[in-house]
Amino acid sequence: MHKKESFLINRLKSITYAFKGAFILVSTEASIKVQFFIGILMTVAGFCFNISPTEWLLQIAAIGLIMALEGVNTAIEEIADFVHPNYHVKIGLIKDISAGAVFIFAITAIIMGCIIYIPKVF
Ligand SMILES: Nc1ncnc2c1ncn2[C@@H]1O[C@H](COP(=O)(O)OP(=O)(O)OP(=O)(O)O)[C@@H](O)[C@H]1O
Repeated sequence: MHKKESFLINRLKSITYAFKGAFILVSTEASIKVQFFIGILMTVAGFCFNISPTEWLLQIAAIGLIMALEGVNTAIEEIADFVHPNYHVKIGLIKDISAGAVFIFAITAIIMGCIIYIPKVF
């Protein structure tokens, strides 16, 4: 019988798989690369404008969330293409809804950025 691996080994394996997934996203997905670049720019801006610890927390949360959402969107697109590689109106709807969810948070993140930086710039 297959020996059951310890809880710790299983957790370590899961972290390795997740790390691999994150690397695939950052190195291959154009949308994630763009978000990653914007995240770096916003981090530089954070230092330049000396934002407060609370503003840092909100900014880091926004950068992390938008990249995570882009990752989930990519996974949904991959599943959609795998289960139905040909054109289908339902696949189009699924992809549009998934992209729409990312868009909603992108708008939220832009508003957060405006609230943090507009008073510092003007
Ligand atoms: N198989 C399909 N059937 C119907 N419509 C599709 C299909 N594939 C894509 N679409 C339509 O084209 C749009 C773009 O799909 P696509 O998979 O190219 O995503 P994308 O926005 O280019 O993603 P990314 O650039 O993040 O990889 C979808 O939102 C959907 O409206």
